[in-house]
Amino acid sequence: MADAPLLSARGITRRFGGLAAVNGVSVDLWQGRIQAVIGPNGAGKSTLTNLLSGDLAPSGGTLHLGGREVTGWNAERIARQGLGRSYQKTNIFLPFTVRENVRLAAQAREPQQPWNPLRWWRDTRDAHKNRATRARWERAIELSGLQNRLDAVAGAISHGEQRQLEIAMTLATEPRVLLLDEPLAGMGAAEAERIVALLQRLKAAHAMMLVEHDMDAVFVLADHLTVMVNGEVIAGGAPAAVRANAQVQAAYLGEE
Ligand SMILES: Nc1ncnc2c1ncn2[C@@H]1O[C@H](COP(=O)(O)OP(=O)(O)OP(=O)(O)O)[C@@H](O)[C@H]1O
Repeated sequence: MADAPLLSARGITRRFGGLAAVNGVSVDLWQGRIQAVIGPNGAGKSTLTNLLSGDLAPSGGTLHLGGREVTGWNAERIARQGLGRSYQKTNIFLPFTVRENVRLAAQAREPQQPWNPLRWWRDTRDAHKNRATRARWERAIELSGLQNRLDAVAGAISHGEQRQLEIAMTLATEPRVLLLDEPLAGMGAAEAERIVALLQRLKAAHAMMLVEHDMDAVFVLADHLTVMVNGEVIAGGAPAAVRANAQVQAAYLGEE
C-alpha cells in the first residue's frame, strides 16, 4: 500500500440554504483499499460523492488528490487529475454498442487541441494519440469483463452488463481513484456477484469509495466503513467493529 492516501478530504462541508447536507466530513482513500459509505436515505452520501468528484463545490473544508490541493476545482479538472466516478443515473448512450460507448468515454479524456497549421505534425500526433486512446478503451473493456459483448447494442444488454459498461466507461479515463455510487442498485444476486468480483479485481490498482445499500456486498468488499447520518459521520472503522456499534445499529443497520 502507498504511504499516503490518493484522495484526502478534510472537514468537507456543503450547505444548501440552512441545511448542511455534508457537515465536516473527513475521508482518506488509499490505493488497494475499498472505503464503503453507508447511511439512510438523505444522509448525504451522494452529496459527499459529488463534493469529492468536483460536481459540487464545497462550502468548507479541503480536498487533496494525488498529493495536490484540488479544493474548488471543477469535475473536469479533477477527472484529469486522476479521479473517475460512476453515477446512480446511467451515462450510457443506449443506441450505441458497448465498444462505441467505451471508446467515446476514452476520447472524452483527450484535451481539445487548437487547430495546428503544421499538418504533418498534427497527423503524427493524432496517430500517436489514437493508439493511446485505443489501448485505454481496450484495457477498460478487458478489465470490466465485457470482451464478449463488444458489438452488442448497449440498450439490449442486461441491467448488470450496463453497470459493468458504466464501470468500463469510468476506467477508460484511467483513473487512480474510483468513486462508485450504488453500482449494485437494482441487481439480482448473480449479477451482483459479478460486479463484486469486478470490484475485487480493480481494488489493487485503485483507491475506491463505494456508496452502496447492499449490505452483503458492503461487508464482503469494504476494508473501511463510514456511516453517515444527517450529513455527519457517526462511526467509521473496520466493518466488523462498525457493525457491532450500538449507535450504528440504532441509526441504520437495525432498520434493515
Ligand atoms: N441540490 C440540492 N438542493 C437542496 N438540497 C439538496 C440538494 N441535494 C441534496 N440535498 C439534500 O441534502 C441531503 C442529503 O442528500 P443526499 O442525496 O446526499 O443523500 P443520500 O445519502 O445520497 O441519500 P440516498 O441514499 O437517498 O441517495 C438531503 O436532505 C437532500 O434533500
